[in-house]
Amino acid sequence: MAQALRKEPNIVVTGTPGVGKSTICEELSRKTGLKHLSVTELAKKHNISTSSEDPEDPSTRIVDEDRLLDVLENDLEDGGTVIDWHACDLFPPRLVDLVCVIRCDNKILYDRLKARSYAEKKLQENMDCEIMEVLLLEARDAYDSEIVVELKSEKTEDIDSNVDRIEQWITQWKKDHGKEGDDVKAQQQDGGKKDEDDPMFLHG
Ligand SMILES: Nc1ncnc2c1ncn2[C@@H]1O[C@H](COP(=O)(O)OP(=O)(O)O)[C@@H](O)[C@H]1O
Repeated sequence: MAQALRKEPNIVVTGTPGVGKSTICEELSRKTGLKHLSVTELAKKHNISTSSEDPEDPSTRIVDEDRLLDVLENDLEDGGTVIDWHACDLFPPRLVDLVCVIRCDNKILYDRLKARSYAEKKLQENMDCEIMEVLLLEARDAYDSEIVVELKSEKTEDIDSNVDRIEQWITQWKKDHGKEGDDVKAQQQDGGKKDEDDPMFLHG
């Protein structure tokens, strides 16, 4: 019952570069006080990334995932983090309560990546990643499908609606885990039935 010991959940926000992860994480952190852990920033701070060996793409950094987990593990054990990274399956399922896969229309993503002046090869790789739903499949492979949620972030108003939805989920999570797991046990005795009022409940 490691999950029940955390007073606040850990949320992974993942997706192809440019889909809007950091934007959502920053807003979510500002509104909820959860700690925004940007893997890009952590990798810089702890010097745990190296340049890509691809001479056409030296700006891409390869993060040492074992060292990243060493750096993150204490924070994750304590809960209350929003992890912002374009991969997700390295985070141990026992420490992850919700995985939000941010998605974006291809045309919009292309324009966002172009605005970042990505080299054509890198831009195309990221477009392919989004078209092939790589992060969504990775999330569904690595975690219980009930905790994986796909969120569109294309228009400005999507930012607020996604953050609101995650906030509601956090409120519910805290209610469910508020009495040192008593409610979780009750839920389990209830056969783990999903509450249809749960803001992350996926209908149909
Ligand atoms: N819902 C949205 N509507 C409009 N622009 C957005 C939205 N989400 C993100 N953006 C913009 O898209 C760009 C990439 O967003 P960012 O959060 O940095 O993506 P990521 O962290 O996934 O790489 C930024 O310029 C950001 O302002």
